[in-house]
Amino acid sequence: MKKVAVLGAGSWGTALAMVLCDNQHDVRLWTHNSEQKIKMEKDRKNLKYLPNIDLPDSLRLFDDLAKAIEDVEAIVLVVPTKAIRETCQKLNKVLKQKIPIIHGSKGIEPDSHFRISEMIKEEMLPELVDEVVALSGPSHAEEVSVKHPTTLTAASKSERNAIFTQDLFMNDYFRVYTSTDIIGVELGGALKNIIALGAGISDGLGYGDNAKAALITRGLAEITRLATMKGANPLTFIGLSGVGDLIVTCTSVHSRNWRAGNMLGKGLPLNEVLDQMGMIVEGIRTTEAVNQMAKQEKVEMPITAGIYNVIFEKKTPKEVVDHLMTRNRTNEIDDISTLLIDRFKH
Ligand SMILES: NC(=O)C1=CN([C@@H]2O[C@H](COP(=O)(O)OP(=O)(O)OC[C@H]3O[C@@H](n4cnc5c(N)ncnc54)[C@H](OP(=O)(O)O)[C@@H]3O)[C@@H](O)[C@H]2O)C=CC1
Ligand SMILES: O=C(CO)COP(=O)(O)O
Repeated sequence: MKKVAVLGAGSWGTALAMVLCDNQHDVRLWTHNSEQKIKMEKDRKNLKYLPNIDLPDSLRLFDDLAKAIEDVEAIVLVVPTKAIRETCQKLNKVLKQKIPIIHGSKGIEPDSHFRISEMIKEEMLPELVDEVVALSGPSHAEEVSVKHPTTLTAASKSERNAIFTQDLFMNDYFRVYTSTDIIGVELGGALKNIIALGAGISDGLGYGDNAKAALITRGLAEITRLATMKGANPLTFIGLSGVGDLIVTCTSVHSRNWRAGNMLGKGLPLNEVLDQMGMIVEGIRTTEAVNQMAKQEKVEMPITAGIYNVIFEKKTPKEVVDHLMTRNRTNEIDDISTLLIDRFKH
């Protein structure tokens, strides 16, 4: 039994805290929102983010970060990407010793182009953090919270920290693999949200399975192209954080990114879409970040560029689809295989 603090009481933080409670750990769930803490304590539910689920009796709720992390042996950070730096700054003031930091967030920061673990390492005092673990894979909170079989990857440059995370979370409905390719796992988890927005747009336009399969497959090609350039192992993308997370996010009504894309495809303006969602849609900021990265790295990412044009340049989804379909003819695998051959030569 370990003492663990989960920081972030949205749908994913709550679902991960429930898994840890099932594994008999002493779990504290922290929210930055005092009203939410009082409400969750009274209802023993998280009515805003996971309304149909009863919280385990053993789960303790906190709005005081210092109390939440007192004596804990691990921290699970599950706030939206835009809140990662702020939460790390708060942790610097109250954390007393170095303990494993595991994160479950999926995003890339615009301008810095940092992955979550890079933001954590930049923001936290060096004496408080070693190798961060990313816990990522095809996993909707709605399904994990009702104990449907789910598989994820715990990735860290430190194999020891990855195995620690596997031990902490793994049970008969939550299977955790380990990996040392944190670059690939974080990029796969974040970039699939862009493609999920595209899949939602495609469904919103009334297109069918052919279009969605094309988006998933060609989306995977451009994710692999950029990620390999950034140092990821290309094999990660035929795994849970690549094709796995693309499938789950592009084909499920649980996905907020798919749902937001679907509304955009039906013609709703972005501000109305975000108002209606009321939950984090990570793909929007990640599209901005990855469109910048692709230009900087000179990597061709036509689907990402198209989604950027719909969201930020007011192009219609139909214009973007026409553009994607009439691009210069090309060979399906030449571009990726060249990258892979180059990588394995070194
Ligand atoms: N939901 C899922 O199935 C999965 C989500 N993820 C990832 O997990 C991360 C969190 O997403 P998720 O839980 O779904 O998001 P939700 O939209 O369900 O909840 C977001 C939570 O973050 C809180 N929050 C907002 N701003 C801050 C802040 N500045 N400091 C602390 N907390 C803050 C919100 O509080 P408030 O209500 O006060 O705004 C809310 O509790 C994302 O990166 C997402 O991609 C990964 C895998 C699965
Ligand atoms: O990352 C997820 C599933 O693996 C959740 O995706 P959404 O943020 O689109 O809901």
